[in-house]
Amino acid sequence: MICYIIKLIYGGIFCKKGVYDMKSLVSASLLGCDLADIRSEIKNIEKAGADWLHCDVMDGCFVNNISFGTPVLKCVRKASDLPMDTHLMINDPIRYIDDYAGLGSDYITFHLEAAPDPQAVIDRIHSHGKFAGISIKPATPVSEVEPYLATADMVLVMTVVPGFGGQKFIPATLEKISEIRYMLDSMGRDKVFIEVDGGINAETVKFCREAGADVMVSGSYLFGAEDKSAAVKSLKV
Ligand SMILES: O=C(CO)[C@@H](O)[C@H](O)COP(=O)(O)O
Repeated sequence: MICYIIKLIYGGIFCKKGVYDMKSLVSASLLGCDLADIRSEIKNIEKAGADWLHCDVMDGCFVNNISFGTPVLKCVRKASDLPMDTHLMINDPIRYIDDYAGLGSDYITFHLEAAPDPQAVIDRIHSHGKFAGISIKPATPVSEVEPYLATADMVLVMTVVPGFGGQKFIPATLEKISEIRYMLDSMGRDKVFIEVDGGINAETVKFCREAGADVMVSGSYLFGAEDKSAAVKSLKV
């Protein structure tokens, strides 16, 4: 808890305080990299200017895919000092919060649809001094996330159906971003991040930014780019 309060006070890259007027942050999704060469992929994307490392944990139940879990994230933590943005696509996420906090995640995001008691998950993340993100799938109404906007540090709006990289951006999700930004502003919670994830590239990023998003997750676009610095720059709109 003390660590959490210190981060809130001092802000910096972890917290929106002081960076509200900055360009959007880029969180590089490691699902899109060559996992057999993850250390050099991380170094390259770090050098290219990515702000965070986005780590997609999938359990094969909440989503139809299995990606990686704690052993891989421990190695990621050792390979980089960038903030670790852990995205849990798993059922009943509270079971694993201690593990993902313990290995050094900075943000831990879970799915509203997967958590029987979302507030308990947020509280558990905060008890470790970590930032709590709550995510919704494209089909989930914004009204369902509203009760948690008072305590979450980030809202992740999925712009594709979660489970796989390389999908096409769903334009209907833009309205959700605007609605959430409006709700947060009305509550005076303008320092809460809105993150978007899925099909983010140099084109779709502009729409997301206009709608009010400030953290852009990108996998296939970033890791597939010849010039990674230019690709990162194109997302910092
Ligand atoms: O969470 C997910 C997919 O469920 C993402 O983080 C993807 O990894 C994004 O990949 P691209 O759409 O950018 O290729």
